[in-house]
Amino acid sequence: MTGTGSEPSGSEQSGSLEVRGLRVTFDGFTAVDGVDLTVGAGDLRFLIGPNGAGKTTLVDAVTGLARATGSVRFDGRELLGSSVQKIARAGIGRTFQTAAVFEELTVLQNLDIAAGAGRGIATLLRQRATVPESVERALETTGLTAHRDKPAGTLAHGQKQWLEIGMLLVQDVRLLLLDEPVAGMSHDEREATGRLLEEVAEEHTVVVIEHDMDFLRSFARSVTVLHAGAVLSEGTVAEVRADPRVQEVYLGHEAPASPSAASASSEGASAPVAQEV
Ligand SMILES: Nc1ncnc2c1ncn2[C@@H]1O[C@H](COP(=O)(O)OP(=O)(O)OP(=O)(O)O)[C@@H](O)[C@H]1O
Repeated sequence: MTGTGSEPSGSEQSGSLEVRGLRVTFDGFTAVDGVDLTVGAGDLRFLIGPNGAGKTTLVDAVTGLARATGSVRFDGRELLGSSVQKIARAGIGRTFQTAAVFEELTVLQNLDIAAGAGRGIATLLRQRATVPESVERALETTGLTAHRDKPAGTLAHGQKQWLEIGMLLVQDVRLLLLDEPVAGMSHDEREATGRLLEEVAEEHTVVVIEHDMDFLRSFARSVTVLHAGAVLSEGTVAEVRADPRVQEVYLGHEAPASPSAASASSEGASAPVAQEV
């Protein structure tokens, strides 16, 4: 280790994202309007905002799915304009709102395929005598070891999301962008997912698009609020909650500063966020 002394202890952590002046337009409509966003290595950042704020489009632009102008630097390297594949190879992985796993294949095969860049499909599907170390670790981290031989299609909803996260881990991504990972999950699944993300963030940078405010309050290390394609507020959970502009956007009026605790539990995680931040 040749650290400068200002780095976190342990191995050098990479995975920092620096977005500057990012703009995405669709037929004249500006969905992302000059976003600056810095996510430091090892952060567990929540990206929130009302429906249509531009959260998914921002992630689409970072991952090469949406055409954008501005700058997206990952560990100092400019990625804007690169192909989806090149951005993935650079170490940025994402999930979508609906889990994308191979339902007929086992958990192990799904992870093996994700880990197996460069191997042919026939080799991938052949039973292998040994399981790669990265796959073993991903099984353990995601709590899926006991389910490794089950078809992914038979997993519970939460387990499928964890498998998807595992599939990113075995690809050696350093930045995970997760789009509403706890939508539709039970309370226990949300808690387990939060703990999983905390563990993943020990060695990776994690950005979570989320509508579930209980989940955010429990697990966010930092928060960025998007509104109408622009960054409205940023900081710790407490700082963002205390920001009158955030209250205004979420509640439509100046809200009292005191957190008069939410009545509702967070059933219906993807419901519009007309709840206290
Ligand atoms: N392919 C597209 N063509 C045209 N408009 C689009 C396209 N994708 C997104 N938009 C528009 O861009 C705006 C931002 O959408 P986006 O999905 O990024 O918002 P979001 O913050 O992720 O919302 P939600 O929380 O509902 O998922 C919306 O007004 C949406 O209708």
